[in-house]
Amino acid sequence: MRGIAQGLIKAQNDKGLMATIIFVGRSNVGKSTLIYKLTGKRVRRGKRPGVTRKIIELEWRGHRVIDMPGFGFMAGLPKEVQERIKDEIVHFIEDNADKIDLAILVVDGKAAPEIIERWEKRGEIPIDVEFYQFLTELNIPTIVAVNKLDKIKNVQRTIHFLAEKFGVPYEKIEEVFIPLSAKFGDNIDVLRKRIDDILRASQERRG
Ligand SMILES: Nc1nc2c(ncn2[C@@H]2O[C@H](COP(=O)(O)OP(=O)(O)OP(=O)(O)O)[C@@H](O)[C@H]2O)c(=O)[nH]1
Repeated sequence: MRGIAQGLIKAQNDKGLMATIIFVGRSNVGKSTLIYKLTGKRVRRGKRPGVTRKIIELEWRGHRVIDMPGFGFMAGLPKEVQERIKDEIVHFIEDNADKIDLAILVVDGKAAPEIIERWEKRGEIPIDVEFYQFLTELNIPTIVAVNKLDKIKNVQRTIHFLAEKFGVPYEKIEEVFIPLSAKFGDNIDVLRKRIDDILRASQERRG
């Protein structure tokens, strides 16, 4: 997969595409649904967790959009396969960090706080937290799409909880987190605008 993935990004330059956006997130958080809502293009999606197991890429408004496989628990998948998928994602991002203009980390706003607390109680670093910090350490601009807004009881509290766990300072919360609903379309326009702003800044930096 690593070789194929590198080939994908190399081909970006050959095809004259402007920017690369990656979507990452645990399995079943709604990445594929969000990509569809945003781009109008279908990548595989389904009710069963772990549907997207390989890297899927598409073109959107002259950009390359990459849907990464879901990481974390997937029903029916042995732990070592889950670990391998996670390693592949990490390697892909490390190898291509300088070509990735934007990462959209999708979390399930209803489920994430509970999952994070469970991991912390076990003495482990929650996988979403680990990925957010990994992306920012690589200097990849990252938006956290807090999905399934329709199911979140207290949005403000959820966002502040996530910001604290991810280590995002108070004044940056609005810049980083966007509560939205991929299924019902809420705040997709906000996400689209934020993407435009980040990509514009990134193009200017690259000249
Ligand atoms: N209530 C609600 N459900 C959503 C929302 N977005 C996605 N879903 C549902 O969440 C489930 C998983 O969505 P997918 O788009 O397949 O998730 P994914 O992250 O691509 O999943 P993997 O293929 O496992 O990586 C589906 O049943 C979606 O209909 C949302 O905003 N609200």
